Amino acid sequence: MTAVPAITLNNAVQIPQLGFGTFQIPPEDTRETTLAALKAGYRHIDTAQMYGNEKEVGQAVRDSGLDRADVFVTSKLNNDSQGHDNALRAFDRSLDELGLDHLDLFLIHWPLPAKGLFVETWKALEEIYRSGRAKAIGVSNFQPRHLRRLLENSDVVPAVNQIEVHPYLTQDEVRAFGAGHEIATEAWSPIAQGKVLDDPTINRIAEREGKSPAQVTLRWHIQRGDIVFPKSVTQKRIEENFDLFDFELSEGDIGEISALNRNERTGFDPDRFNG
Ligand SMILES: NC(=O)C1=CN([C@@H]2O[C@H](COP(=O)(O)OP(=O)(O)OC[C@H]3O[C@@H](n4cnc5c(N)ncnc54)[C@H](OP(=O)(O)O)[C@@H]3O)[C@@H](O)[C@H]2O)C=CC1
Ligand SMILES: O=C1CO[C@H](CO)[C@@H](O)[C@@H]1O
Repeated sequence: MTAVPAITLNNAVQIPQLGFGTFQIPPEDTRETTLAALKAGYRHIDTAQMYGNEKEVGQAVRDSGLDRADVFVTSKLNNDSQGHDNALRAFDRSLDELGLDHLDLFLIHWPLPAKGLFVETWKALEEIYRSGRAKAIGVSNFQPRHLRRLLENSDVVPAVNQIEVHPYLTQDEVRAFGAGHEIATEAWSPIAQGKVLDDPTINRIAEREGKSPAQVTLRWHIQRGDIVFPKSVTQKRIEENFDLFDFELSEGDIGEISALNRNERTGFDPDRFNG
């Protein structure tokens, strides 16, 4: 089995560049599906309080027989739990649900700019980080203006910013801001929930490489240096999405796929979404 490259975060914690996403996996299927991913070789699982499946993700990690230190687990603070004290309580609930004594990464899920609570919420995440119960902390769906405000008012620089990125939304500005501040970019909905898989350019490259459109798209993310965690409940796709390390795209391919950008979101606009 090919080793997945690791990215070193700004606090020296290592994160596998390829993980497994769990949004929309119903709780009753989550243990089995997450175990299938771990069996296929994934060692990084992305969940959230919002997904309602932390309990089953934790069960899978504990039932996998793997050392806890060998599996990277991320969760995210729910939008209704921003604010210092609420965030501390919600983090404790996550650990209880997961049945784990620490998280590898804990994120503020959305900035919710109109609520004006993300700086205060971040202070709680800093306390959690200092206690060692989250090995790294970060944010999700933050725009540069939100990151600037956070950086000006806090001590710990977020380790990651998890944002929507795929060939139809290449996010050049947010990724460049992250790169300039040692904030790693995590790309959510990396295949745009399937919407990029019929793209003629991606299909042409896939045919030439003898790979699937999903594999070419995920490889594009990997070569751009982002962290990805495709979701699938389908055994064949779980394996396919992990099989990215026996081919390489040329600079020309990367440029052609990046040029497909049309600033098209599948999810909410972080400036307008307020929970
Ligand atoms: N921070 C945030 O705000 C957000 C974070 N996320 C995170 O990112 C993860 C990934 O994003 P997600 O929105 O799930 O979307 P993805 O881009 O990973 O796409 C998932 C969809 O694509 C299908 N699919 C997966 N692999 C293949 C394949 N090889 N060929 C064809 N179809 C495929 C899946 O179908 P099937 O399952 O039926 O096989 C599913 O319908 C989430 O699970 C979550 O962990 C997602 C959204 C927002
Ligand atoms: O993680 C997530 C999954 O998708 C939801 C609906 O689009 C998002 O709000 C959320 O950020």
